[in-house]
Amino acid sequence: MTVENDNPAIFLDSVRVDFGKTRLSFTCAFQRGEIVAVTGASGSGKSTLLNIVAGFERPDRGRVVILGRDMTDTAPGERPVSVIFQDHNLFTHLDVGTNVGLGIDPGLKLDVADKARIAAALLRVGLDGFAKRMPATLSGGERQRIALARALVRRRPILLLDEPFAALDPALRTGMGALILDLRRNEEVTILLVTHHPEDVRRLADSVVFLEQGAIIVQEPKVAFLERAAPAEIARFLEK
Ligand SMILES: Nc1ncnc2c1ncn2[C@@H]1O[C@H](COP(=O)(O)OP(=O)(O)OP(=O)(O)O)[C@@H](O)[C@H]1O
Repeated sequence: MTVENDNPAIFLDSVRVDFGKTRLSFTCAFQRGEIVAVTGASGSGKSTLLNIVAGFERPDRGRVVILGRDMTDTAPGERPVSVIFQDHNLFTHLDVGTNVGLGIDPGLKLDVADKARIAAALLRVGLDGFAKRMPATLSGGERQRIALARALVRRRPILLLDEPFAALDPALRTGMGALILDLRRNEEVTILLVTHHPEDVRRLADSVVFLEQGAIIVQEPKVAFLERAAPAEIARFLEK
């Protein structure tokens, strides 16, 4: 495969993960600045794909190349990657400002300029004035926006979102989606978004990866994906 020469943001080169009898294999490349919807049935391997990019899961075979560097053996914290999960993104004993500050310095040695960055990130996600609030006092949507604010101050070129909207009502989904589009537009972040919702594909994605039983069965631009009437799994997903 010649994708490495194209200098993609992420290149999974013949990656294999074996969980006992369950085997997952991925070869794919994602271009810089694109939003990729990662979808497929429950158990098809979406979270595992993200975990491989983040470094939480180590492949049994193959290479993980990020921004042109082989990072197969690089620890998660050393990768140019931020991750937002469905939930449990915040430290409950720390206030909102401190949670965001962890994105700048995990040791929390924050100067005046850092505090200004935290305030700017909170403003950007629509939570100006929330710095002293504790996570337990926030709604699910607010917590997800705080997690996004932390990703914003980290300024990593790759953002992985594992069903970040799952707990949100439709209005909040729309709001988070707008923030993500804004992030990609202004900072050219490459975003992998795990979702079960065709609506997220239509509204947010540039391209789509569809997984089945641990393998990528389709990777293509959104426009082509949305026109599909086959295979049946994809037609079902698109509610055709
Ligand atoms: N640590 C693990 N040990 C054993 N099996 C695992 C492990 N992690 C994942 N699996 C298995 O690998 C397969 C893919 O799991 P994964 O969580 O990646 O799927 P998914 O598409 O994200 O599912 P969902 O939509 O339900 O979150 C599943 O069969 C799962 O049971």
